[in-house]
Parts: sequence; C-alpha cells; structure tokens
Amino acid sequence: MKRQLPQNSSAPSRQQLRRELLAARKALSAAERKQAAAAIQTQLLTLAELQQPCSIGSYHSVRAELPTHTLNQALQHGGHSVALPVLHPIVKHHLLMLHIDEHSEWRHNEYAIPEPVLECQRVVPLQSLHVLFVPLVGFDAVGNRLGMGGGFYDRTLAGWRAGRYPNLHPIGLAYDCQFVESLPTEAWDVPLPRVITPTKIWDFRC
Ligand SMILES: Nc1nc2c(c(=O)[nH]1)N(C=O)[C@@H](CNc1ccc(C(=O)N[C@@H](CCC(=O)O)C(=O)O)cc1)CN2
Ligand SMILES: Nc1ncnc2c1ncn2[C@@H]1O[C@H](COP(=O)(O)OP(=O)(O)OP(=O)(O)O)[C@@H](O)[C@H]1O
Repeated sequence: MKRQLPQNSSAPSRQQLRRELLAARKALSAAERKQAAAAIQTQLLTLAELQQPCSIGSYHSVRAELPTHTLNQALQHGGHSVALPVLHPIVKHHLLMLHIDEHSEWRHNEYAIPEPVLECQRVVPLQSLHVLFVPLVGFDAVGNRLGMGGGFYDRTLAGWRAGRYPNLHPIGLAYDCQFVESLPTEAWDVPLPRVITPTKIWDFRC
C-alpha cells in the first residue's frame, strides 16, 4: 500500500509548535507578563469598539497565559459587561459565555481553570457579545491561530465565520513571542481578524 507523506515533512507539526510556543511563554518572567498585560490593556482601551459600554467575552488567564485579571477588572470598572467561558456541561468541546460580577460564584473546571458556576440566567448568547478576547498559544502572519488543542474556540468562531454573530469582533491576545511566520492549518481553523500583542495591533482584515 502506498504511504501518504505529509506535504512538507520537514515542517514542524501543530503539536511540536504548540510545545515550543508553550515553552516560550513559560520562559517569560512574572514581571515581563505583567508588563505585557499592561501594554495590551493600554492598546485595547484605544479601540473604537471599546469607546462605549459594551459586552465583552474575555477569559480567566491561567499559568503562563497573557494575564487578564487586571484587564477584566478595568473593563468592569469602565462600565463594560464582562463574560467568561464555561465548558458546556452537555455539548462537549463547546463553550458558554457567562456574565460575571461581584456576586459570581466560582469553581475549577476539568482543566483546573477557574470558571463561574453555571447559572442559566447569566449565559450571554454570542449574538449579544460585541468583543471576544481569544486566548491563543500561537498566531501567524495571516491571523491563523493555534490554541490548547481542544477545539473550543474553533467551534465558537465557526458560528462567527458563518455570519451568525455579525456584531461580534474576535480579538486574539498574545505575547510577541507567540508569533510564527506560518502555522499549519486545518479545515476547521478560523483565522482571527485581529491579534493584539504588547507591541502591535495586528489587523488581518485589510
Ligand atoms: N484561560 C483559558 N480559558 C479557557 C481556554 C484557554 O485556552 N485559556 N480554553 C481554550 O480552548 C478553553 C479550555 N480549553 C483547554 C483545552 C485544553 C487544555 C489542556 O490540554 N491543558 C493541558 C495542559 C497544557 C499545558 O499547559 O501544557 C492539560 O490539561 O494537560 C486546557 C484548556 C476554555 N477556557
Ligand atoms: N468547528 C468544528 N467542528 C467540529 N470539530 C472541530 C471544530 N473545530 C475544531 N474541531 C476539532 O477540535 C480538535 C482540536 O482542534 P485544534 O487542534 O485546532 O484546537 P485549537 O485551535 O488548538 O484549540 P482551541 O480552539 O480550543 O483553542 C480537532 O480534532 C478538530 O477535529
């Protein structure tokens, strides 16, 4: 039987890239992470979409991810409504976005990520969100994204790509060291329209 070789067998696999990029972000010091988060927050607050109170889907950063705690608090204090992802209890590998405030109760999900306890009345449909901050492990020169490998955000962004959430603006948040020139892609990958790093707003729409 004829064996199918990958098209470019010398190119690193997604798994290999994921490992390298996770190691790169893990190598950053606590001070560098804090500085990166502050620089991103400054850039975010200049975006046209955030000049009036809106509904923002963020994430609760863990481990070496770009920290979002200060950002999420600043957004809430600035009058924005913030929602965070909760793993869907029935539809595997899907996310629900839950509105959070000072009354929110918390639990750890199966990946040890704190998430608000699921209360149906706090679910924010993606149709009602204006901005979605997307965590990522890597991104490339045309906006392709590499995540943690669960396909959670790919599934979330599939509806956006299909035009079901016309008011939603996805924005990847990343350290500069998460950029690679080109990522191998799969059919389900949805390129991001924008990625913000400490030094640059990458706009892939034009
Ligand atoms: N902060 C945050 N929340 C998020 C995500 C994320 O990337 N970051 N997700 C984005 O999809 C969803 C959770 N998805 C995840 C998918 C896989 C793993 C995972 O495989 N973790 C490995 C450890 C990987 C490592 O750090 O080396 C594990 O549990 O063994 C974690 C989260 C929803 N919430
Ligand atoms: N829209 C989709 N519908 C069905 N399956 C999907 C979809 N998107 C991704 N998947 C599945 O999810 C799995 C993980 O995908 P991938 O490795 O691209 O995740 P990722 O982008 O790194 O993770 P995440 O989106 O959670 O950040 C793949 O095996 C793929 O089959």
